[in-house]
Amino acid sequence: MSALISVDGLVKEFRKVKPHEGRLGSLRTLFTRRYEVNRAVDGVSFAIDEGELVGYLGPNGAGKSTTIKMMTGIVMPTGGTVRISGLDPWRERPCNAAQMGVVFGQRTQLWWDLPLRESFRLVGAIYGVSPADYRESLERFVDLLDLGEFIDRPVRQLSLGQRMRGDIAAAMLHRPRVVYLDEPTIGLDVVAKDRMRTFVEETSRAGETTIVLTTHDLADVERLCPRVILIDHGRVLYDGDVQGLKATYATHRELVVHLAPDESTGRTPAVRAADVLGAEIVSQEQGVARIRFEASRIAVQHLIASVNQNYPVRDLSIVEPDLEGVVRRIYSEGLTP
Ligand SMILES: Nc1ncnc2c1ncn2[C@@H]1O[C@H](COP(=O)(O)OP(=O)(O)OP(=O)(O)O)[C@@H](O)[C@H]1O
Repeated sequence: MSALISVDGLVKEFRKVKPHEGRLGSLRTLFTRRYEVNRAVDGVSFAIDEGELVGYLGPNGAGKSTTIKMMTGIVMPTGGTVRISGLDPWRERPCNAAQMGVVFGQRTQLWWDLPLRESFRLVGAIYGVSPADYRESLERFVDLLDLGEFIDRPVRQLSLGQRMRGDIAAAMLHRPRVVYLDEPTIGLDVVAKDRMRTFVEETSRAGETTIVLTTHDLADVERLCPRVILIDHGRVLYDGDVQGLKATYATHRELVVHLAPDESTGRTPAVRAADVLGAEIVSQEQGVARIRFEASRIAVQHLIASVNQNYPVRDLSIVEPDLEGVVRRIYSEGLTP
């Protein structure tokens, strides 16, 4: 079976005017233009099967939105190919648009002055949704996203969380095969985020919709995405599951030791570097020592034995790095596989 989405060696270059320097620089820029090229997407390849839910991640400016824009047909690639269900999104834009839905968390696609219900009606008409399908979809979304309370209010009067729910329903009214969610939980409170995640989860579970999710909120990813594609500087750094991401990039663990006070002095002893087999003591505060070690280099049972032998230990635990920490390291240290 061929993939529903296939992206192969995709490149997007933006040209921007390079200003001349010096006192008369802006005047010279007006007459003699020099350009510099920014490769926002630099040879990205991946394939996504029907029904998958994939997190497309990367730091600011990594090229995520540009890739999504090429998949939706808004932006023409400079090189490489994109096929969505066999269609070239740029050349076959109307057909591609009919099979996709997009939500940009930062801006609404609804009609600001119209009640939400009227926006839905317009979307239904634009996509030629049959009255029966329209009624069924609307009923489902009102129920799943709890839209009933505000569906007759103008969009401009809705809270961000309500508007986002409206936006996602509008993007899916015509039952698209592929949905692109660009930061769908940005700015939402915890309750609204949870509702949005539950909706995405349930939509994906039904298996009929392929979802590409761009987010900076790694709690979205932990909860929703069996697979992540991580990019930076327009290139794919990692494509696989979250566990694999942690295993590839986060080979360290932390041994957290709660120490008991010394019986005679009442003071809590400090762990010495000599007793941790070359591991790094990250911090020691209020009787808790955090010791970071490479799991491949130091056997955890030896480290625990050494600490137990030399100190009055009250409690021990091993902390695995969370996704937030892993991704922060990848971005800040520029790690590559
Ligand atoms: N229309 C454009 N013209 C010129 N440069 C652009 C344009 N759109 C994006 N870029 C540049 O391309 C690079 C990638 O931008 P893009 O918006 O794809 O990143 P992103 O990963 O979505 O970032 P963010 O997480 O901040 O939304 C950036 O350097 C950006 O400045």
